[in-house]
Amino acid sequence: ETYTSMLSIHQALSTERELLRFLHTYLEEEAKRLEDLRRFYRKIQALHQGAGSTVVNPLLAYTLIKRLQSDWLNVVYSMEASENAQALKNGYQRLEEELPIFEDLEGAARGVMRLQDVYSLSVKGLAKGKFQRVSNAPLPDVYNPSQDFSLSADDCFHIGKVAYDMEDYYHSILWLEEAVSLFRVSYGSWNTEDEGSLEDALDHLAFSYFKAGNISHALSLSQEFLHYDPSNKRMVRNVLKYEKLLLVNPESGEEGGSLQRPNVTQLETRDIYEKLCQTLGSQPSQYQQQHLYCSYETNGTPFLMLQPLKREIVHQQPHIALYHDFVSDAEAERIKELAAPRLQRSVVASGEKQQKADYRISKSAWLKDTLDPAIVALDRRVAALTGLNTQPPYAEYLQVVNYGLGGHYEPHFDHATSRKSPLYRMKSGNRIATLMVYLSLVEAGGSTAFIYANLSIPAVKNAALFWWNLRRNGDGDDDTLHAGCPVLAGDKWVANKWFHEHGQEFRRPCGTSPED
Ligand SMILES: O=C(O)CCC(=O)C(=O)O
Ligand SMILES: [Fe+2]
Repeated sequence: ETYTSMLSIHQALSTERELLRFLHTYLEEEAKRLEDLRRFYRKIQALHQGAGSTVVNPLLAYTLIKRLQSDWLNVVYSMEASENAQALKNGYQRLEEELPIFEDLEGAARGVMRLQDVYSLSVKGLAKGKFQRVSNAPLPDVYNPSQDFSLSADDCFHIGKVAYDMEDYYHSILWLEEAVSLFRVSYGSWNTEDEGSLEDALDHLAFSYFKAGNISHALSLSQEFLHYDPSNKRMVRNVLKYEKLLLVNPESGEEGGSLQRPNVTQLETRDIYEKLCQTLGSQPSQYQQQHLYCSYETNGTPFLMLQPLKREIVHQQPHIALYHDFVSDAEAERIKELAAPRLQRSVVASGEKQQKADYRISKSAWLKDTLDPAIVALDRRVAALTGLNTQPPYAEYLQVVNYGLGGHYEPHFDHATSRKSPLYRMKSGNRIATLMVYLSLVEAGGSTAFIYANLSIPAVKNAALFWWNLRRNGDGDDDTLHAGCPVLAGDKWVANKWFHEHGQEFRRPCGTSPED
Protein backbone atom coordinates (compact mmCIF):
# COMPACT_ATOMS: atom_id res chain seq x y z
CA GLU A 1 0.00 0.00 0.00
CA THR A 2 1.47 3.30 -1.08
CA TYR A 3 -1.09 5.84 0.06
CA THR A 4 -1.30 4.83 3.73
CA SER A 5 2.05 6.25 4.81
CA MET A 6 4.17 9.17 3.72
CA LEU A 7 7.25 6.94 3.90
CA SER A 8 5.83 4.73 1.12
CA ILE A 9 4.94 7.85 -0.84
CA HIS A 10 8.56 9.01 -0.53
CA GLN A 11 9.66 5.63 -1.81
CA ALA A 12 7.28 6.04 -4.75
CA LEU A 13 9.11 9.25 -5.58
CA SER A 14 12.36 7.37 -6.16
CA THR A 15 10.52 4.77 -8.23
CA GLU A 16 9.31 7.55 -10.48
CA ARG A 17 12.79 9.01 -10.65
CA GLU A 18 13.95 5.72 -12.10
CA LEU A 19 11.11 5.71 -14.64
CA LEU A 20 12.12 9.22 -15.54
CA ARG A 21 15.65 7.98 -16.23
CA PHE A 22 14.31 5.27 -18.55
CA LEU A 23 12.23 7.79 -20.42
CA HIS A 24 15.20 10.14 -20.68
CA THR A 25 17.32 7.39 -22.27
CA TYR A 26 14.46 6.54 -24.60
CA LEU A 27 14.06 10.17 -25.68
CA GLU A 28 17.80 10.52 -26.27
CA GLU A 29 17.93 7.34 -28.34
CA GLU A 30 14.85 8.28 -30.30
CA ALA A 31 16.25 11.76 -30.92
CA LYS A 32 19.44 10.18 -32.27
CA ARG A 33 17.40 7.85 -34.44
CA LEU A 34 15.27 10.67 -35.86
CA GLU A 35 18.34 12.83 -36.40
CA ASP A 36 19.88 10.01 -38.45
CA LEU A 37 16.68 9.62 -40.47
CA ARG A 38 16.70 13.35 -41.10
CA ARG A 39 20.31 13.06 -42.34
CA PHE A 40 19.31 10.32 -44.76
CA TYR A 41 16.34 12.36 -45.95
CA ARG A 42 18.44 15.46 -46.51
CA LYS A 43 21.14 13.49 -48.36
CA ILE A 44 18.72 11.96 -50.86
CA GLN A 45 16.75 15.17 -51.23
CA ALA A 46 19.97 17.04 -52.11
CA LEU A 47 20.82 14.42 -54.74
CA HIS A 48 17.40 14.76 -56.31
CA GLN A 49 17.63 18.53 -56.38
CA GLY A 50 21.12 18.45 -57.97
CA ALA A 51 20.37 15.79 -60.52
CA GLY A 52 17.32 17.26 -62.17
CA SER A 53 15.42 14.53 -64.01
CA THR A 54 18.36 12.57 -65.50
CA VAL A 55 21.15 10.41 -64.09
CA VAL A 56 24.34 11.01 -66.10
CA ASN A 57 26.89 10.10 -63.50
CA PRO A 58 27.35 6.30 -63.31
CA LEU A 59 28.17 6.58 -59.64
CA LEU A 60 24.82 8.26 -59.05
CA ALA A 61 23.14 5.53 -61.05
CA TYR A 62 24.89 2.88 -59.00
CA THR A 63 23.92 4.41 -55.67
CA LEU A 64 20.32 4.90 -56.83
CA ILE A 65 20.06 1.21 -57.51
CA LYS A 66 21.81 0.33 -54.31
CA ARG A 67 19.49 2.59 -52.34
CA LEU A 68 16.35 1.17 -53.86
CA GLN A 69 17.52 -2.38 -53.45
CA SER A 70 19.01 -2.08 -49.97
CA ASP A 71 19.15 1.34 -48.19
CA TRP A 72 15.42 2.05 -48.18
CA LEU A 73 14.66 -1.44 -46.96
CA ASN A 74 16.99 -0.89 -44.01
CA VAL A 75 15.48 2.47 -43.26
CA VAL A 76 11.85 1.41 -43.50
CA TYR A 77 12.31 -1.84 -41.60
CA SER A 78 14.77 -0.49 -39.05
CA MET A 79 14.44 -2.27 -35.70
CA GLU A 80 15.71 0.67 -33.76
CA ALA A 81 12.35 2.22 -32.92
CA SER A 82 11.03 -1.01 -31.49
CA GLU A 83 14.32 -1.72 -29.71
CA ASN A 84 14.13 1.66 -28.02
CA ALA A 85 10.48 1.07 -27.08
CA GLN A 86 11.33 -2.38 -25.78
CA ALA A 87 14.11 -1.03 -23.57
CA LEU A 88 11.61 1.45 -22.09
CA LYS A 89 9.07 -1.31 -21.49
CA ASN A 90 11.70 -3.57 -19.91
CA GLY A 91 12.65 -0.80 -17.50
CA TYR A 92 9.02 -0.26 -16.58
CA GLN A 93 8.39 -3.97 -16.11
CA ARG A 94 11.34 -4.27 -13.79
CA LEU A 95 9.69 -1.68 -11.53
CA GLU A 96 6.15 -2.98 -11.91
CA GLU A 97 6.16 -4.72 -8.52
CA GLU A 98 6.85 -1.43 -6.79
CA LEU A 99 4.15 0.55 -8.58
CA PRO A 100 0.97 1.57 -6.77
CA ILE A 101 -2.08 -0.52 -7.61
CA PHE A 102 -5.62 0.65 -8.32
CA GLU A 103 -6.53 0.52 -4.60
CA ASP A 104 -3.76 3.03 -3.98
CA LEU A 105 -5.15 5.41 -6.56
CA GLU A 106 -8.59 4.98 -5.00
CA GLY A 107 -7.21 5.57 -1.51
CA ALA A 108 -5.25 8.60 -2.68
CA ALA A 109 -8.31 10.10 -4.38
CA ARG A 110 -10.32 9.49 -1.21
CA GLY A 111 -7.56 11.17 0.77
CA VAL A 112 -7.87 14.28 -1.39
CA MET A 113 -11.67 14.26 -0.99
CA ARG A 114 -11.23 13.90 2.78
CA LEU A 115 -9.03 16.99 2.86
CA GLN A 116 -11.61 18.77 0.73
CA ASP A 117 -14.35 17.88 3.22
CA VAL A 118 -12.64 18.23 6.59
CA TYR A 119 -10.88 21.49 5.74
CA SER A 120 -13.83 22.72 3.67
CA LEU A 121 -11.69 23.35 0.58
CA SER A 122 -12.98 24.50 -2.77
CA VAL A 123 -12.54 21.98 -5.59
CA LYS A 124 -11.96 24.82 -8.06
CA GLY A 125 -9.14 26.02 -5.84
CA LEU A 126 -7.66 22.54 -5.41
CA ALA A 127 -7.65 22.02 -9.19
CA LYS A 128 -5.61 25.21 -9.43
CA GLY A 129 -3.30 24.03 -6.66
CA LYS A 130 -4.75 26.43 -4.08
CA PHE A 131 -5.94 25.42 -0.63
CA GLN A 132 -8.82 27.87 -0.36
CA ARG A 133 -11.73 27.57 2.04
CA VAL A 134 -15.27 27.42 0.73
CA SER A 135 -16.65 30.44 2.49
CA ASN A 136 -18.34 33.74 1.83
CA ALA A 137 -15.83 35.50 4.03
CA PRO A 138 -12.36 35.97 2.54
CA LEU A 139 -10.20 33.60 4.60
CA PRO A 140 -6.48 33.06 4.14
CA ASP A 141 -5.53 29.79 2.40
CA VAL A 142 -5.05 26.94 4.88
CA TYR A 143 -1.79 26.00 3.23
CA ASN A 144 0.52 27.69 0.73
CA PRO A 145 2.60 25.20 -1.23
CA SER A 146 6.13 26.40 -1.93
CA GLN A 147 5.92 25.03 -5.46
CA ASP A 148 3.15 25.98 -7.89
CA PHE A 149 1.18 22.99 -9.00
CA SER A 150 -2.21 22.42 -10.56
CA LEU A 151 -4.29 19.40 -11.55
CA SER A 152 -5.00 18.35 -15.13
CA ALA A 153 -8.44 17.56 -16.52
CA ASP A 154 -7.59 13.87 -16.31
CA ASP A 155 -6.39 14.20 -12.68
CA CYS A 156 -9.79 15.66 -11.76
CA PHE A 157 -11.58 13.06 -13.88
CA HIS A 158 -9.96 10.22 -11.91
CA ILE A 159 -11.02 11.65 -8.56
CA GLY A 160 -14.54 12.14 -9.91
CA LYS A 161 -14.60 8.60 -11.19
CA VAL A 162 -13.49 7.12 -7.85
CA ALA A 163 -16.42 8.96 -6.23
CA TYR A 164 -18.74 7.89 -9.06
CA ASP A 165 -17.78 4.23 -8.65
CA MET A 166 -18.63 4.53 -4.95
CA GLU A 167 -22.00 6.02 -5.93
CA ASP A 168 -20.92 9.18 -4.15
CA TYR A 169 -22.51 11.67 -6.50
CA TYR A 170 -21.84 14.63 -4.21
CA HIS A 171 -18.11 14.39 -4.87
CA SER A 172 -18.37 13.02 -8.40
CA ILE A 173 -20.36 16.07 -9.51
CA LEU A 174 -17.87 18.54 -8.02
CA TRP A 175 -14.80 16.85 -9.50
CA LEU A 176 -16.31 15.91 -12.87
CA GLU A 177 -17.56 19.50 -13.31
CA GLU A 178 -13.95 20.57 -12.94
CA ALA A 179 -12.77 17.83 -15.31
CA VAL A 180 -15.37 18.80 -17.93
CA SER A 181 -14.45 22.47 -17.87
CA LEU A 182 -10.72 21.68 -18.13
CA PHE A 183 -11.27 19.14 -20.94
CA ARG A 184 -13.40 21.71 -22.81
CA VAL A 185 -10.52 24.18 -22.78
CA SER A 186 -8.05 21.69 -24.19
CA TYR A 187 -10.46 19.94 -26.55
CA GLY A 188 -8.74 18.61 -29.66
CA SER A 189 -5.28 18.26 -28.13
CA TRP A 190 -4.57 14.83 -26.76
CA ASN A 191 -2.15 13.92 -23.96
CA THR A 192 -0.64 10.45 -24.23
CA GLU A 193 -0.91 9.93 -20.47
CA ASP A 194 -4.62 10.70 -20.22
CA GLU A 195 -7.15 7.96 -19.61
CA GLY A 196 -10.27 10.12 -19.75
CA SER A 197 -11.60 12.48 -22.38
CA LEU A 198 -14.24 15.22 -22.55
CA GLU A 199 -16.75 12.60 -23.69
CA ASP A 200 -15.96 10.30 -20.74
CA ALA A 201 -16.26 13.16 -18.28
CA LEU A 202 -19.55 14.37 -19.80
CA ASP A 203 -20.91 10.83 -19.71
CA HIS A 204 -20.11 10.34 -16.01
CA LEU A 205 -21.18 13.83 -15.03
CA ALA A 206 -24.52 13.54 -16.84
CA PHE A 207 -25.26 10.28 -15.06
CA SER A 208 -24.20 11.72 -11.69
CA TYR A 209 -26.67 14.59 -12.17
CA PHE A 210 -29.37 12.12 -13.18
CA LYS A 211 -28.75 10.12 -9.98
CA ALA A 212 -28.81 13.34 -7.98
CA GLY A 213 -32.21 14.21 -9.44
CA ASN A 214 -31.07 17.09 -11.63
CA ILE A 215 -32.56 15.91 -14.94
CA SER A 216 -32.13 19.15 -16.86
CA HIS A 217 -28.36 19.18 -16.23
CA ALA A 218 -28.20 15.49 -17.14
CA LEU A 219 -30.01 16.32 -20.38
CA SER A 220 -27.87 19.26 -21.45
CA LEU A 221 -24.62 17.39 -20.73
CA SER A 222 -25.86 14.37 -22.67
CA GLN A 223 -26.73 16.64 -25.58
CA GLU A 224 -23.23 18.10 -25.44
CA PHE A 225 -21.86 14.55 -25.49
CA LEU A 226 -23.89 13.78 -28.65
CA HIS A 227 -22.46 16.87 -30.27
CA TYR A 228 -19.04 15.19 -30.11
CA ASP A 229 -20.16 11.60 -30.60
CA PRO A 230 -23.55 11.66 -32.38
CA SER A 231 -23.67 7.93 -33.09
CA ASN A 232 -23.58 6.77 -29.45
CA LYS A 233 -26.84 4.82 -29.14
CA ARG A 234 -26.80 4.63 -25.34
CA MET A 235 -26.58 8.40 -25.10
CA VAL A 236 -29.34 8.88 -27.69
CA ARG A 237 -31.56 6.68 -25.52
CA ASN A 238 -30.58 8.63 -22.39
CA VAL A 239 -31.49 11.93 -24.03
CA LEU A 240 -34.91 10.57 -24.96
CA LYS A 241 -35.37 9.27 -21.43
CA TYR A 242 -34.40 12.60 -19.84
CA GLU A 243 -36.66 14.54 -22.22
CA LYS A 244 -39.58 12.31 -21.31
CA LEU A 245 -38.88 12.69 -17.59
CA LEU A 246 -38.75 16.45 -17.92
CA LEU A 247 -42.02 16.45 -19.85
CA VAL A 248 -43.73 14.55 -17.03
CA ASN A 249 -42.10 16.59 -14.29
CA PRO A 250 -40.63 19.87 -15.55
CA GLU A 251 -39.58 20.72 -11.99
CA SER A 252 -36.92 18.02 -11.76
CA GLY A 253 -34.24 20.51 -12.53
CA GLU A 254 -32.77 22.11 -9.48
CA GLU A 255 -32.85 19.46 -6.75
CA GLY A 256 -29.30 18.40 -7.53
CA GLY A 257 -27.93 21.62 -6.07
CA SER A 258 -28.59 20.60 -2.48
CA LEU A 259 -26.84 17.24 -2.67
CA GLN A 260 -25.54 16.15 0.73
CA ARG A 261 -22.12 14.80 1.55
CA PRO A 262 -22.25 11.03 1.98
CA ASN A 263 -22.32 9.65 5.52
CA VAL A 264 -19.13 9.07 7.38
CA THR A 265 -18.60 6.84 10.39
CA GLN A 266 -18.96 9.47 13.12
CA LEU A 267 -21.78 11.63 11.87
CA GLU A 268 -22.82 12.90 15.32
CA THR A 269 -19.47 14.45 16.08
CA ARG A 270 -18.54 15.33 12.51
CA ASP A 271 -19.20 19.05 12.66
CA ILE A 272 -17.33 19.66 15.88
CA TYR A 273 -14.48 17.37 14.76
CA GLU A 274 -14.07 19.25 11.50
CA LYS A 275 -14.29 22.62 13.20
CA LEU A 276 -11.51 21.57 15.58
CA CYS A 277 -9.38 20.30 12.70
CA GLN A 278 -9.90 23.53 10.79
CA THR A 279 -8.28 25.59 13.52
CA LEU A 280 -5.15 23.61 12.54
CA GLY A 281 -4.43 23.24 16.24
CA SER A 282 -4.13 26.97 16.84
CA GLN A 283 -4.05 27.79 20.53
CA PRO A 284 -7.57 28.14 21.90
CA SER A 285 -8.63 31.20 23.85
CA GLN A 286 -8.96 29.16 27.07
CA TYR A 287 -5.20 29.46 27.40
CA GLN A 288 -5.83 32.66 29.29
CA GLN A 289 -7.60 30.65 31.96
CA GLN A 290 -5.90 30.33 35.33
CA HIS A 291 -5.97 26.58 35.67
CA LEU A 292 -4.08 26.22 32.39
CA TYR A 293 -0.44 27.00 32.99
CA CYS A 294 3.13 25.97 32.32
CA SER A 295 5.58 24.62 34.87
CA TYR A 296 8.83 22.70 35.29
CA GLU A 297 8.30 19.28 36.81
CA THR A 298 10.70 16.82 38.37
CA ASN A 299 8.03 14.55 39.81
CA GLY A 300 10.38 14.13 42.77
CA THR A 301 12.68 11.80 40.86
CA PRO A 302 16.43 12.49 40.74
CA PHE A 303 16.30 11.41 37.11
CA LEU A 304 14.57 14.66 36.19
CA MET A 305 16.57 16.98 38.47
CA LEU A 306 19.01 18.23 35.86
CA GLN A 307 16.47 18.46 33.09
CA PRO A 308 12.96 19.00 34.42
CA LEU A 309 9.95 18.34 32.20
CA LYS A 310 8.37 21.40 30.58
CA ARG A 311 4.73 20.80 31.25
CA GLU A 312 1.87 22.77 29.72
CA ILE A 313 -1.56 21.93 31.08
CA VAL A 314 -3.81 22.24 28.05
CA HIS A 315 -7.03 20.97 29.59
CA GLN A 316 -8.55 19.93 32.88
CA GLN A 317 -11.25 17.27 33.10
CA PRO A 318 -10.13 15.44 31.25
CA HIS A 319 -6.62 16.28 32.31
CA ILE A 320 -4.44 16.73 29.21
CA ALA A 321 -0.84 17.88 29.48
CA LEU A 322 1.69 18.65 26.78
CA TYR A 323 5.36 18.08 27.69
CA HIS A 324 7.54 20.18 25.44
CA ASP A 325 10.94 18.93 24.19
CA PHE A 326 10.26 15.52 25.66
CA VAL A 327 12.57 13.94 23.07
CA SER A 328 15.47 15.42 21.11
CA ASP A 329 15.60 15.75 17.32
CA ALA A 330 18.18 12.95 17.22
CA GLU A 331 15.96 10.65 19.31
CA ALA A 332 12.95 11.37 17.11
CA GLU A 333 15.02 10.54 14.02
CA ARG A 334 16.32 7.34 15.60
CA ILE A 335 12.81 6.16 16.52
CA LYS A 336 11.50 6.82 13.01
CA GLU A 337 14.52 5.05 11.55
CA LEU A 338 13.87 1.99 13.73
CA ALA A 339 10.20 1.96 12.79
CA ALA A 340 10.58 2.57 9.05
CA PRO A 341 11.38 -1.01 7.94
CA ARG A 342 8.70 -2.40 10.28
CA LEU A 343 5.74 -0.26 9.23
CA GLN A 344 2.51 -2.03 8.34
CA ARG A 345 -1.00 -0.79 7.68
CA SER A 346 -2.55 0.26 10.99
CA VAL A 347 -5.51 -1.68 12.27
CA VAL A 348 -8.36 -0.89 14.65
CA ALA A 349 -10.27 -3.05 17.08
CA SER A 350 -13.49 -4.24 15.56
CA GLY A 351 -15.43 -6.55 17.86
CA GLU A 352 -12.98 -9.25 18.88
CA LYS A 353 -10.70 -8.73 15.88
CA GLN A 354 -8.23 -6.16 14.59
CA GLN A 355 -8.74 -4.93 11.05
CA LYS A 356 -7.95 -2.21 8.55
CA ALA A 357 -10.41 0.66 8.42
CA ASP A 358 -10.95 3.73 6.34
CA TYR A 359 -11.20 5.80 9.48
CA ARG A 360 -7.58 5.12 10.35
CA ILE A 361 -5.19 5.76 7.46
CA SER A 362 -1.61 5.17 8.55
CA LYS A 363 1.08 2.55 8.90
CA SER A 364 2.52 1.60 12.26
CA ALA A 365 5.23 -0.47 13.89
CA TRP A 366 5.64 -1.89 17.41
CA LEU A 367 9.07 -1.35 18.92
CA LYS A 368 10.24 -3.48 21.84
CA ASP A 369 12.55 -1.74 24.28
CA THR A 370 15.16 -4.44 23.74
CA LEU A 371 15.43 -3.35 20.12
CA ASP A 372 17.67 -0.37 20.72
CA PRO A 373 19.17 1.71 23.54
CA ALA A 374 17.14 4.69 22.27
CA ILE A 375 13.91 2.91 23.21
CA VAL A 376 15.28 1.97 26.63
CA ALA A 377 16.24 5.58 27.27
CA LEU A 378 12.84 6.78 26.15
CA ASP A 379 11.11 4.21 28.34
CA ARG A 380 13.01 5.46 31.40
CA ARG A 381 11.91 9.02 30.71
CA VAL A 382 8.33 7.88 30.10
CA ALA A 383 8.38 6.12 33.46
CA ALA A 384 9.76 9.23 35.16
CA LEU A 385 7.09 11.42 33.56
CA THR A 386 4.11 9.22 34.26
CA GLY A 387 5.24 7.40 37.37
CA LEU A 388 3.74 4.34 35.70
CA ASN A 389 5.09 0.87 35.01
CA THR A 390 6.22 0.83 31.37
CA GLN A 391 7.01 -2.89 31.14
CA PRO A 392 4.79 -5.39 29.31
CA PRO A 393 2.18 -6.56 30.08
CA TYR A 394 1.51 -3.44 32.18
CA ALA A 395 2.20 -1.25 29.20
CA GLU A 396 2.28 -1.99 25.48
CA TYR A 397 5.37 -1.73 23.32
CA LEU A 398 5.97 1.65 21.73
CA GLN A 399 3.72 2.06 18.70
CA VAL A 400 5.22 4.31 16.03
CA VAL A 401 2.75 5.67 13.48
CA ASN A 402 3.33 7.32 10.11
CA TYR A 403 0.28 8.86 8.44
CA GLY A 404 -0.39 8.79 4.71
CA LEU A 405 -2.04 11.04 2.14
CA GLY A 406 -4.86 12.77 4.00
CA GLY A 407 -3.98 10.26 6.74
CA HIS A 408 -6.12 10.50 9.85
CA TYR A 409 -7.64 8.67 12.80
CA GLU A 410 -11.27 9.63 13.24
CA PRO A 411 -12.73 10.20 16.71
CA HIS A 412 -12.11 7.17 18.92
CA PHE A 413 -11.21 6.06 22.41
CA ASP A 414 -7.85 4.53 23.13
CA HIS A 415 -9.41 2.36 25.85
CA ALA A 416 -11.65 -0.62 25.17
CA THR A 417 -15.37 0.04 25.35
CA SER A 418 -16.33 -3.63 25.21
CA ARG A 419 -15.15 -6.58 27.32
CA LYS A 420 -14.56 -8.50 24.09
CA SER A 421 -11.99 -6.01 22.80
CA PRO A 422 -8.64 -7.48 21.70
CA LEU A 423 -7.05 -4.96 24.09
CA TYR A 424 -7.83 -7.37 26.95
CA ARG A 425 -5.70 -10.10 25.39
CA MET A 426 -2.71 -8.85 27.39
CA LYS A 427 -4.70 -9.81 30.53
CA SER A 428 -3.65 -6.61 32.26
CA GLY A 429 -6.89 -4.69 32.17
CA ASN A 430 -7.93 -1.74 30.07
CA ARG A 431 -5.75 1.09 28.73
CA ILE A 432 -5.53 3.44 31.66
CA ALA A 433 -3.47 6.22 30.04
CA THR A 434 -1.90 7.38 26.79
CA LEU A 435 1.39 9.14 26.19
CA MET A 436 1.78 10.25 22.59
CA VAL A 437 4.98 11.79 21.27
CA TYR A 438 5.00 13.95 18.13
CA LEU A 439 8.05 12.89 16.15
CA SER A 440 7.78 15.28 13.23
CA LEU A 441 6.82 18.76 12.20
CA VAL A 442 3.62 18.79 10.17
CA GLU A 443 3.31 21.60 7.59
CA ALA A 444 -0.48 21.81 7.84
CA GLY A 445 -3.30 19.86 9.46
CA GLY A 446 -2.75 16.71 11.51
CA SER A 447 -3.55 18.20 14.91
CA THR A 448 -4.99 16.08 17.68
CA ALA A 449 -8.62 16.98 18.34
CA PHE A 450 -10.40 16.26 21.62
CA ILE A 451 -14.02 16.33 20.60
CA TYR A 452 -15.84 16.81 23.91
CA ALA A 453 -13.03 18.78 25.50
CA ASN A 454 -13.43 21.06 22.48
CA LEU A 455 -9.77 21.57 21.81
CA SER A 456 -7.22 20.65 19.21
CA ILE A 457 -3.52 20.42 19.83
CA PRO A 458 -1.08 21.08 16.99
CA ALA A 459 1.56 18.42 16.33
CA VAL A 460 4.37 20.13 18.25
CA LYS A 461 7.54 18.31 17.22
CA ASN A 462 9.30 16.47 20.07
CA ALA A 463 6.48 17.18 22.53
CA ALA A 464 4.55 14.46 24.35
CA LEU A 465 0.85 14.58 25.11
CA PHE A 466 -0.45 12.75 28.18
CA TRP A 467 -3.96 11.96 29.30
CA TRP A 468 -5.85 9.44 31.44
CA ASN A 469 -8.33 7.33 29.48
CA LEU A 470 -9.96 5.80 32.55
CA ARG A 471 -11.41 7.37 35.65
CA ARG A 472 -10.05 6.27 39.00
CA ASN A 473 -12.96 3.87 39.39
CA GLY A 474 -11.94 2.09 36.17
CA ASP A 475 -14.71 3.46 33.97
CA GLY A 476 -13.78 4.78 30.57
CA ASP A 477 -13.73 8.57 30.45
CA ASP A 478 -16.02 9.47 27.56
CA ASP A 479 -14.58 12.95 27.50
CA THR A 480 -11.34 11.58 26.08
CA LEU A 481 -12.90 10.99 22.66
CA HIS A 482 -10.13 12.20 20.36
CA ALA A 483 -8.88 12.08 16.79
CA GLY A 484 -5.85 12.62 14.59
CA CYS A 485 -7.00 15.21 12.03
CA PRO A 486 -6.19 14.52 8.38
CA VAL A 487 -2.68 15.55 7.45
CA LEU A 488 -3.11 18.41 5.02
CA ALA A 489 0.52 18.79 4.09
CA GLY A 490 3.70 17.15 5.29
CA ASP A 491 4.73 14.02 7.08
CA LYS A 492 3.22 13.16 10.46
CA TRP A 493 4.85 10.67 12.80
CA VAL A 494 3.72 9.93 16.34
CA ALA A 495 4.71 7.35 18.94
CA ASN A 496 2.09 5.97 21.32
CA LYS A 497 2.78 4.43 24.71
CA TRP A 498 -0.28 2.85 26.22
CA PHE A 499 -0.43 1.89 29.89
CA HIS A 500 -2.77 -0.76 31.26
CA GLU A 501 -4.57 -0.82 34.59
CA HIS A 502 -2.64 -3.71 36.13
CA GLY A 503 0.74 -2.95 37.60
CA GLN A 504 -0.23 0.64 38.30
CA GLU A 505 -2.25 -0.03 41.47
CA PHE A 506 0.18 1.78 43.75
CA ARG A 507 1.13 4.34 41.14
CA ARG A 508 -2.40 5.51 40.45
CA PRO A 509 -4.61 4.27 43.25
CA CYS A 510 -8.23 3.53 42.53
CA GLY A 511 -10.99 5.79 43.66
CA THR A 512 -14.68 5.32 44.11
CA SER A 513 -15.90 8.70 42.90
CA PRO A 514 -17.09 8.53 39.31
CA GLU A 515 -15.89 12.12 38.96
CA ASP A 516 -12.19 11.38 39.52
O1 LIG B 1 -2.22 11.21 15.62
C1 LIG B 1 -2.88 11.74 16.50
O2 LIG B 1 -2.88 12.95 16.67
C2 LIG B 1 -3.74 10.90 17.36
C3 LIG B 1 -3.39 9.45 17.28
C4 LIG B 1 -4.23 8.59 18.14
O3 LIG B 1 -5.15 9.02 18.74
C5 LIG B 1 -3.92 7.17 18.25
O4 LIG B 1 -2.99 6.70 17.59
O5 LIG B 1 -4.60 6.48 19.04
FE1 LIG C 1 -5.96 7.59 20.08
